[in-house]
Amino acid sequence: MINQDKSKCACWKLTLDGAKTIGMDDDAGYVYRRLLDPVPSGIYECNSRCKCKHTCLNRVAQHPLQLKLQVFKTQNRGWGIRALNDVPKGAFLCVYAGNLLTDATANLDGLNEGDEYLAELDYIEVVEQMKEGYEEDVPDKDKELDKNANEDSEEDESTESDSEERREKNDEQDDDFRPAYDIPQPRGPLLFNKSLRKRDKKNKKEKEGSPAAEKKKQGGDCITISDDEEVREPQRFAAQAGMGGNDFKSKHRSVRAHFGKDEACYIMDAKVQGNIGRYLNHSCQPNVFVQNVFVDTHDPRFPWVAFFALSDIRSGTELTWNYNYDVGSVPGKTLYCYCGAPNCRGRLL
Ligand SMILES: C[S@@+](CC[C@H](N)C(=O)[O-])C[C@H]1O[C@@H](n2cnc3c(N)ncnc32)[C@H](O)[C@@H]1O
Repeated sequence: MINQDKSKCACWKLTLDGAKTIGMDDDAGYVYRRLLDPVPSGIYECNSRCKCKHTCLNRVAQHPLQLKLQVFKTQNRGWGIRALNDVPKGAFLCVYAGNLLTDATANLDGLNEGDEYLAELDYIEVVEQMKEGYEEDVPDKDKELDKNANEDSEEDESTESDSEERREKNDEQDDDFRPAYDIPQPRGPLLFNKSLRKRDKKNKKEKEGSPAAEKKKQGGDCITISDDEEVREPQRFAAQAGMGGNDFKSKHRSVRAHFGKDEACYIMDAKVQGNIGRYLNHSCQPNVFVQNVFVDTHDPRFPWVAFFALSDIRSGTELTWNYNYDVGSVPGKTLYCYCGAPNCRGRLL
């Protein structure tokens, strides 16, 4: 019999501990290789450094394609993917593979080569937003208790936090828009902001003259298009739970800052090199969700982007996920949605 005592596996424990920090139940994660609900804090799989065998139940997204999927030509959305067998809810479908780009390269490549296949690895921002939102749900009374309990230790750390604050102020802020996609909320008391913020002109005007804006004008990270002098961002979908990707700014110092002052999200680009995952189309009523999975590294900047069935899917049905782009967010770009769902928003962008 296969042992599924999750508490005895260090990797599995990472998944459970992470899920706990965002208020999820302790049954989060794989159940006999199926993922019934997304785990925004990430899934940590066993890997070659573990003592377990390749048959371990905590190895799912690292295995090659198990289901029969077919790439087919849709009527009006280019190529798409459909399942050739019935797919049970929670089944692993495939990962999203491509070339790993830095934010700056992705912006340039997106504008020059097309931006339909960019997936943002914004795991850090998503988790930080969830944690911040989660703590905001705590009643003031509880916060007061926490504050009192922490006062002593805070005194000791005051010098450290002062200098962190200074570092934070010095850190150049990247407020670029990042579309994301929507996934169902996990169970538990998680309330996080799922709406996406638009890139509004007012906001941008205020930032004019900032070091970041100057750098962009000089051809640093982005290209300015001539018609409206807007910095045009390529469209891209974020690789984590839908809440506007790294548009989010934490009140606290981000973990990303530990990796360097200018460190921004890495982007997976499947335009030139990729796998079947690149053909998954958008639907306003999707049957697939995305999950960040850590396989070969626990570095939070480099999760694998994996797709799982959101519901039982009949053989022959197209597999789709919700890109959840923010309509109107990319100046000068309109993309109509042809998903055909009863609740279709009509536009992707
Ligand atoms: C990641 S690609 C998906 C695969 C693409 N259909 C192909 O042929 O390569 C994303 C692009 O597919 C098209 N697309 C996906 N879902 C769509 C939808 N619901 N309505 C219209 N176009 C869609 C859009 O052109 C979008 O930029």
